[in-house]
Amino acid sequence: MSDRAGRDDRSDRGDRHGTGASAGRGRGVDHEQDVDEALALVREASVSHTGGTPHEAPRQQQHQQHQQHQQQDQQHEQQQHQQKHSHRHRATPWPRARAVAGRAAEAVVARAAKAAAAPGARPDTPRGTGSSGSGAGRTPVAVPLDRALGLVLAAPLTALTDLPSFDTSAMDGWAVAGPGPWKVRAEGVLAGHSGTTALGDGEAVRIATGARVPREVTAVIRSEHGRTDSQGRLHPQREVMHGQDIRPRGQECRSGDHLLPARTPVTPAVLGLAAAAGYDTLLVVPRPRVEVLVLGDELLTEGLPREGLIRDALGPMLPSWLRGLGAEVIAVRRLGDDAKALRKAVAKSPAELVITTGGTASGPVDHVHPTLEVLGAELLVDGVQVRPGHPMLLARLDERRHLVGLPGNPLAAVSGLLTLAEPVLRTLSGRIAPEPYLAPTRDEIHGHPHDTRLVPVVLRAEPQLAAVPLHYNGPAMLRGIAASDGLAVVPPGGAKPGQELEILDLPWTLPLEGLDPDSAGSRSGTANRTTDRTTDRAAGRTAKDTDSGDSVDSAGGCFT
Ligand SMILES: Nc1nc2c(c(=O)[nH]1)N[C@H]1C(S)=C(S)[C@@H](COP(=O)(O)OP(=O)(O)OC[C@H]3O[C@@H](n4cnc5c(N)ncnc54)[C@H](O)[C@@H]3O)O[C@H]1N2
Ligand code: MOO
Repeated sequence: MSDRAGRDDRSDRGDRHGTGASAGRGRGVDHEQDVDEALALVREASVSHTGGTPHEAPRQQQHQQHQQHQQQDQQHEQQQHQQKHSHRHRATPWPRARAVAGRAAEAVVARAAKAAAAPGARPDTPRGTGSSGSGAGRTPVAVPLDRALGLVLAAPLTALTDLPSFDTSAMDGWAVAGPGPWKVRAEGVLAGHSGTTALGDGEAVRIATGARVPREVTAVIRSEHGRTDSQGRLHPQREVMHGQDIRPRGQECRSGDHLLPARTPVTPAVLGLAAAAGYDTLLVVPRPRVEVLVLGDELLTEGLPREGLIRDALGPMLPSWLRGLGAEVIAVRRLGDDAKALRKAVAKSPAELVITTGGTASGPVDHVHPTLEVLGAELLVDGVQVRPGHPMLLARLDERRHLVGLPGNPLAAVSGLLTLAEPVLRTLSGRIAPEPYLAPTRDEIHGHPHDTRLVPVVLRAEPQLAAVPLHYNGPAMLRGIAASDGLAVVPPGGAKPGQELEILDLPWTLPLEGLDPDSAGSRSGTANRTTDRTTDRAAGRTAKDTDSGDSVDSAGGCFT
């Protein structure tokens, strides 16, 4: 929308580099990089490349990365000071932009909690009516177990029963009382049956795994460890320990025990535990409602690109991604480049987060900024020091609603999604920020002189854990990210081989929570290019092998 012809020129140049030259060898002036960036790459190209040997110990590198980001932050403070006087627009450093987005949502949550606690507070109105009561849509809701996956517990999960709720046989065999041999009763005890009368000393009864153990039973003997004689008496074939193979009532928990804290994400395992502990519904934080407004007259929804028109890549991509980030997507609307339609849609949107795509720059049909101005929205973040995606923005529409403006270039939109939308959605949906995890980059990654870069990587476990940067990482390209495991956060100035970088997870590398069936296709699309993924979250490490050793073409991209 902004200055399309100019950008087309840049893209053409970028494409030649992206498909041909390797940025890793210093040739690749990446797509749509500005003059500073291009000059930095040229400068870096003259620095020798040691290839594969870590330049510094990882600790130092983490420290270095932290320092680089801190410097970026300090510069921003100075710039803001200058800005007050010069009125020059300055973008927000990447780490700060994420923090601002999280805090904006925290304010909504805090206000909603205060409103809900106020005397005479009205309960929230049902979802989808376009307005909410005093809880501003953030009041916990009870949902049936089969609708809770991917949501977050709004209250601690407390056992509603002892587990097991009765003494249970852990094995198929015989329940016996006292020392053997034992006289075996005619009837057996199966799982699900209420049990049988107490055994007397010297008695045994056949019992199935999971069946309730009769009173006075002292042990269970596995079927392979006992033998019955011709008179129907049971003889042990191993020493019998008191209580063996009996799961005593309350072994796992007692009724009222605290099983999980509030804010735990509801995973399949949590659903299983909740069901076992007696729950039919769970009290969860409702998904924040999100409306996606796709802007651009040039977008087609089907068929091949033609006559200057292109396929809309964001309409199909964003809903399942947003759902993976915790959102309920109430609508995806295509508005073209119609300023009036945009204004009306934003003003009337019932969503807590409105996401626009495209139109963030300053071209003749880039309507996002003027619309926000007309609506009196407060710009909290207006541009971020990150590549791609620097024109992204975050605005406060009113005390309950925010807008994230994603740039139209598809990878720039992903960058905006993970930089601004993710912290907002995480906070509104009650999730706790995951511990950042780090992986050393296998290759040198060229940096922007002032901005953070987000670069698609695949994670390799062998010969040692490494993030391998992918080609096709230009702002208009999805080819790299579609084959990737995560986005490496490259601090200003770039990263040397072996340098530890923060890795941002992508939805297909997270637990399946929140992904709707429609998104399963994209997961399998990734899965068929990869095999054996090993994850050790405790160690903060994720690793993945590709199915073809070093041949990266099969992963849909080449490494820089
Ligand atoms: N004079 C300047 N021009 C531009 C600047 C700048 O700083 N000064 N920044 C460039 C950068 S960086 C980006 S990113 C884009 C952001 O532009 P917009 O957010 O206004 O996006 P559009 O102009 O609408 O689109 C950009 C590009 O992306 C294509 N697009 C848009 N929507 C979609 C979609 N749903 N699916 C696929 N592709 C989409 C669109 O056709 C354009 O090619 O601005 C630069 N310009
Ligand atoms: O093209 Mo721009 O760098 O934000 O993605």
